[in-house]
Amino acid sequence: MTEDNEACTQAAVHPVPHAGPGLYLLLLREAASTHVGTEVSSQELEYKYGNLSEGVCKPGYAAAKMATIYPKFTKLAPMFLDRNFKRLSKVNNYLPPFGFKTQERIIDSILTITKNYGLGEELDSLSCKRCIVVGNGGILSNKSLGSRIDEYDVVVRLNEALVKGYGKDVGTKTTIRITYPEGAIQNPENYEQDSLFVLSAFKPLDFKWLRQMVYKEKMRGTDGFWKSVAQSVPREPTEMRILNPYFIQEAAFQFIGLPFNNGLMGKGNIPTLGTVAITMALHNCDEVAVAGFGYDMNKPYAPLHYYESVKMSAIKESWTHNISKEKEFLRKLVKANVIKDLTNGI
Ligand SMILES: CC(=O)N[C@H]1[C@H]([C@H](O)[C@H](O)CO)O[C@](OP(=O)(O)OC[C@H]2O[C@@H](n3ccc(N)nc3=O)[C@H](O)[C@@H]2O)(C(=O)O)C[C@@H]1O
Ligand SMILES: CC(=O)N[C@@H]1[C@@H](O)[C@H](O[C@@H]2O[C@H](CO)[C@H](O)[C@H](O)[C@H]2O)[C@@H](CO)O[C@H]1O
Repeated sequence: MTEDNEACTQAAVHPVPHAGPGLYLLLLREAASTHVGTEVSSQELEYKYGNLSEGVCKPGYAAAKMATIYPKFTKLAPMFLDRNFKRLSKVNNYLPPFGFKTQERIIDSILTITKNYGLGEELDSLSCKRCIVVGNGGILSNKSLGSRIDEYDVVVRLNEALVKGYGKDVGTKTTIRITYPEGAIQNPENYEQDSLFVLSAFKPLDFKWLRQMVYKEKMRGTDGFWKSVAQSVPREPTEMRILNPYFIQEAAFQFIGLPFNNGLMGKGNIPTLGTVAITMALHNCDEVAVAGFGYDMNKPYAPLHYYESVKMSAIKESWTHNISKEKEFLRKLVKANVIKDLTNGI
């Protein structure tokens, strides 16, 4: 730790006399961001944040908690690729899905036309952001969590999870929808208003597909996809983004501990999209909640998703994910209070 960091931490633990709540919050924020990466005890954090009243957003909380269980965790990692993406050293040398090597030109051409690389002015300037990642699990049904979900500053939704008709249980707000070609909503009428369409790319063809969607070109054939894909996305280019592939890499190798396989996609080394989204949120939000997570193998007949009747047992067919190892990781996050699970399915 540098002297500067130490000074900052000291100030945060023993607030400067006469400092207003604004300054105190600022110091806390500094302490949380500089401290990440060094070991901070959980008790120390409770002490630091304990003074904030219930319901007040705690700056840097999720990242600081994360660093108590993953000491190497550092908050800095942009949510989306921007024009400087080639400088991202952790991903520029890996092929998709763990990086973007070989896809630089196509990404450049996508980013030229999307022209926006953040969440938008209002959200980007918030000093403390609360995010919720809504998983697609059937566990969301009949819990009437919609209004609680809508209270978050950032609501992340995944793949083809419908909002229309399910507002009471899942909310009506969508800030970003993260997906890939095979997972994307196919019926243009099912897209909600005002959300950012975010590609999480798993293979080179996914970038090619996004370029066609962004440039509003007709798709030619569906060869190379593992299921049919959306032919168009009813979003302006300025509402489209590319998720930083670092979150797939970090979730797989640092957090869940999936096989490295020379850095290539292989059997059981891909995190589910929900876990990728949680990883993104830990880097970009101050507080992180989740809902709709949980694969319960003891209930093979329970609904897998809240919006359709596929059964839980269907997940057994997945050869890409390691559901039990991933569950261990998510449980660790809940237990250490890094994330709050509104549906208690993890
Ligand atoms: C057959 C198949 O490949 N199914 C996968 C489907 C499928 O591609 C899409 O539904 C689109 O058709 O997508 C996945 O995910 P899916 O779209 O089902 O759900 C999004 C994320 O929510 C979490 N989830 C979901 C259901 C459940 N009972 N418990 C949960 O915790 C997971 O974190 C999940 O990632 C995916 O992309 O990860 C995971 C699934 O493995
Ligand atoms: C190389 C290739 O396309 N592999 C396909 C996998 O991506 C795909 O897994 C699916 O891959 C998706 C990304 O494209 C998500 O991670 C999803 O959760 C996962 O189930 C499976 C589905 O059964 O089919 C293979 O042929």
